[in-house]
Formats: sequence, structure tokens, C-alpha cells
Amino acid sequence: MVAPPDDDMLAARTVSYAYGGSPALIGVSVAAREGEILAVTGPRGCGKTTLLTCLAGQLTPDGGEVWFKGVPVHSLPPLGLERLRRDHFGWIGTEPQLIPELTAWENAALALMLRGTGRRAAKSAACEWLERLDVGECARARPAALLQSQRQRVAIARALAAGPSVLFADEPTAPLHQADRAQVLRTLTSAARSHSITVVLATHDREVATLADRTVALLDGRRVGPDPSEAEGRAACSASA
Ligand SMILES: Nc1ncnc2c1ncn2[C@@H]1O[C@H](COP(=O)(O)OP(=O)(O)OP(=O)(O)O)[C@@H](O)[C@H]1O
Repeated sequence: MVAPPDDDMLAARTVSYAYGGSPALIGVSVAAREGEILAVTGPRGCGKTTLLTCLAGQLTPDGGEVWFKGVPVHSLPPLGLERLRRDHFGWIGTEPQLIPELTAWENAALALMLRGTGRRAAKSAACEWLERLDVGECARARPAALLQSQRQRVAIARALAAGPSVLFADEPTAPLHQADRAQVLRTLTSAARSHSITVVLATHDREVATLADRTVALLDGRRVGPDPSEAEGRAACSASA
């Protein structure tokens, strides 16, 4: 078991996963560098969510390896995995899963407070992100009083406020109206770039994928299309031949 090169912050190597014997991922390899926005594209059911959950340590692959900064995510014990996810990974799903008893700012600040940030500093960071996502006026409202699109913006603010090293975003703009999608995605990608957050973004929308630095496509659980790093390697070989 050899860790991937240092410039790959997150890497999957020949990862496979099956649900009850039905394969969802078959030998998929991908890598993302620090601050890189990687889009995972493909039609419904091709394995995007399964790949993100394996990369995020939520599912243990049946085969293959997942590495984060030289740490073998696939073989970490449960406590180590929990800490890694809490301290370094963020997740934005299609459905905003907020805590109903907490206000929007408390939801957005929770991860920071759990990590030991004082209430005042956590509130200030959370409110700043809520403003950037155009839901600053909702800071004191509870999730039930918000529209689905506002809840999703709060969920995105929550993920960014925690300052993750890697942010997994699974169809993050699905609950938003078409008109809102571009603005929220721009906020997400510009925040990621300015804070060197690596983003792994699952989407079936080609337009969304154009915001990424790199795109990998899946079909029926397999990676399709050329691997750019292999193409670079081949180009270097033929140049030196
Ligand atoms: N919990 C589960 N139990 C059984 N099969 C599952 C489960 N989750 C996903 N699958 C199956 O695994 C395959 C890959 O699903 P996955 O959700 O990873 O794809 P996806 O590209 O994210 O699709 P979508 O765009 O619909 O979310 C599909 O055939 C799906 O039906």
C-alpha cells in the first residue's frame, strides 16, 4: 500500500462498491489536488453519489483505496474516520438536512462550536456566510420557516463556515430555481478558490461541470473518457522518445 503523490490531496484508486451484490462502482480511480474543483458527471444511477460517499469515508469500498493527504481513509478505524470527517470534510447533499430546533445561524455555526470555536466568533463566521449566500435576513429563523431554496443556502453556508479541506457537493443546486443556481454555484466555487478548499462536485448538468477545473465522467459505475494525468504522462513519454 503506497500513498499517492503529495500533490494529490484526495485520491481514489481502483475503488469498487456493490449494494447487496449489485455493482455501483467498478475500479474507479480519481484524484484532486489542493484547491481544485473536480466535477464528477454522468447520468442518473451511474455511481456519482457512491463515489463521493466512498471518498468522504461514509462508505468503505469493497475494493481499492482512498487516500487523503497520505492517510488511508479506506482502512481507518471508526474513531479516526469520525475525526477526519469532522475536522476536514464537508458535505452538501441534495436535501438540506438542518437541525429543526436550531436557527439558521446556529445550524451554520454548529460545526465550528463543536470544534471549540467560541459562540460569538462562530456566530460571526456563520452570519458572514449566510450573507454571502443571500440568506442573511434568515439568520434567526428556524428551518421550518424557510423555503427549501433558503434551507439549501443555509446548508451551503454551514458547510463553508466549517472551513473544510475538502467539500463534497452532491447535486448541491438541485433544490434551487434555475435562476438561483448560477449565483449559488459562483459563490460556492469562488469561496472554494479563495479558501483553497478542494471541491468534489457531483452533477449531471454539463453547465455546472464547466465551473470545475477538471471533470471525470462515470457510466454504469465505470470511469469513461481519458484520464488527463495518464494523457500527460503519455505526452511526456512521447516527447522524450
Ligand atoms: N442504498 C442503495 N441500495 C441499493 N442500491 C443503491 C443504493 N444507492 C444507490 N444504489 C444503486 O447504485 C447505483 C449507483 O447509484 P448512485 O446513487 O451512486 O448514482 P448517481 O449517479 O449518484 O445517481 P443519481 O444522479 O440518481 O443520484 C444505481 O444503480 C443505484 O440504483
